[in-house]
Amino acid sequence: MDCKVQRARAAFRSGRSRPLQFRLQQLEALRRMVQERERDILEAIGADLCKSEFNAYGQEVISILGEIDHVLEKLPKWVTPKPAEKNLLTMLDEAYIHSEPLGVVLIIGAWNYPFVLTIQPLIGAIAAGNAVIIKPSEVSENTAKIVSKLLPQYLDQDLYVVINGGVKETTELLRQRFDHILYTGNTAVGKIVMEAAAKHLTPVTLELGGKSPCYVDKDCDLDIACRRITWGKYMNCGQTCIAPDYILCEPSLQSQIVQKIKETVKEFYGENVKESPDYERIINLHHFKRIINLLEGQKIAYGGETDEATCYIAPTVLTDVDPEAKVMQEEIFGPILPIVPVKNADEAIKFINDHEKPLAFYIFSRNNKLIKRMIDETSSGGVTGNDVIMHFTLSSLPFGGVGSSGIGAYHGKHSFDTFSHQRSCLLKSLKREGWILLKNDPVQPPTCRF
Ligand SMILES: NC(=O)c1ccc[n+]([C@@H]2O[C@H](COP(=O)([O-])OP(=O)(O)OC[C@H]3O[C@@H](n4cnc5c(N)ncnc54)[C@H](O)[C@@H]3O)[C@@H](O)[C@H]2O)c1
Ligand SMILES: CCCCCCCCCCCCCCCCCC=O
Repeated sequence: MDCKVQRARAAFRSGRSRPLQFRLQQLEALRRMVQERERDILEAIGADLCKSEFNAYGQEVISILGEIDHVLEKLPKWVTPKPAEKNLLTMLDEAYIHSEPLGVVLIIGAWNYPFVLTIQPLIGAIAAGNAVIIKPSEVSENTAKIVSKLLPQYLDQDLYVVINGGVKETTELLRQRFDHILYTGNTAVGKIVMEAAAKHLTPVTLELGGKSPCYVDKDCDLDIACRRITWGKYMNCGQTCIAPDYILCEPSLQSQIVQKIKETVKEFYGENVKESPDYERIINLHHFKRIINLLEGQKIAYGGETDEATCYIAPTVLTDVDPEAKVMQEEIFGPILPIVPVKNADEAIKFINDHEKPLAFYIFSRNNKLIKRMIDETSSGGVTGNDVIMHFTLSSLPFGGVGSSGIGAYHGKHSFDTFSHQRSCLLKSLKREGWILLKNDPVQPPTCRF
């Protein structure tokens, strides 16, 4: 393992990852890999998450292709040094900001979107001119295998290295010195990563999770709200970091929401959800049991069917959920949607602010002023008004958490900035040295230089 990291460092020091042409060529090769080996990639994701090819393409491959195209178009501009404002003392000089690569960066991916969560940060790290060690999640083993098989066939093998393994290997890897670590996964391991990074003063980006609230205002298009919530909550069987974790709404809305979600589930997945090729499964028995446990003592208004043999949990809605219930104490990361009744938007704002800062916040309302007020009076990694998940799809928006939902952000230019050092450069002119000499006394020689 040490020697793989050393090999990447030696390759970085050779300087070949730096020229713009090289970065563009590697990104084009990555795009070719995704296009030429699409079938293998979709098959691996499908095997890990019981996901249809259509869903794997729409949820993982499409955003990677979009991100590569975006970066290929913008990178020449991003790498161009940016002139900086000057003052009286530097009027004749050249001042600019140069984005330079950090060195060898480590990307640790998570299993729930195993392709996008390793390849999207990789795009930014290559764009910024770094060498990269990629550690896919061992939980999604098929995608980990295909990533480690394909990347060396398309990219520079010394600069971009895949290391597979679990806790033991990752712990060992974290003893090495990196110039940046981007980790995606749960908060507890995020702390382990940050502690290991601190030993080398390595900066980190931590893409963590949390309970993302969804406020449904009484003045909203409830049909649209419920369709969009159903899509975002049950996609990937609820195993999405930015899935709406729970709904906050006035008590009277609960039964309508349950009814509309029920109708939408039928429309999306058919009469028998278990038979639908579009409905995924819980990743393993450990998570299956954890999620089932959250149902204990809850009022199941819809769904609730489970099958341990296949890790199936039906799309489920809970009503009149007590904020102190177990299901409200941890990120659900499964297809269970609790509805917590609140009196109004102010109570929803207070509820959100009384809890850890979430990764995402969703507000459904026809009243844009209310949406803006709720944004102003709360904090979260990101927000989508009148939809869910979709802010993730915009390369122009920084994707990341705040507080316990994460540190730093990536996507598009934000990835490039995350993996670059903004170097301040001042090139002094050799002209007019006399201007900067202080003559205090006409008889004495000059004594002071700025
Ligand atoms: N913010 C985001 O972009 C984002 C995206 C996906 C998932 N998540 C969050 O991640 C969580 C789910 O992921 P997970 O944690 O189950 O994924 P996981 O089990 O795949 O773990 C993530 C990575 O951490 C490594 N790891 C695990 N234990 C470790 C240890 N003790 N020391 C060092 N490395 C270790 C794993 O090998 C893996 O590569 C949820 O909370 C979810 O919200 C966040
Ligand atoms: C050919 C089908 C096109 C469909 C396009 C639909 C775009 C929807 C994009 C959904 C993206 C979901 C990715 C979520 C990743 C979240 C990471 C955290 O867990």
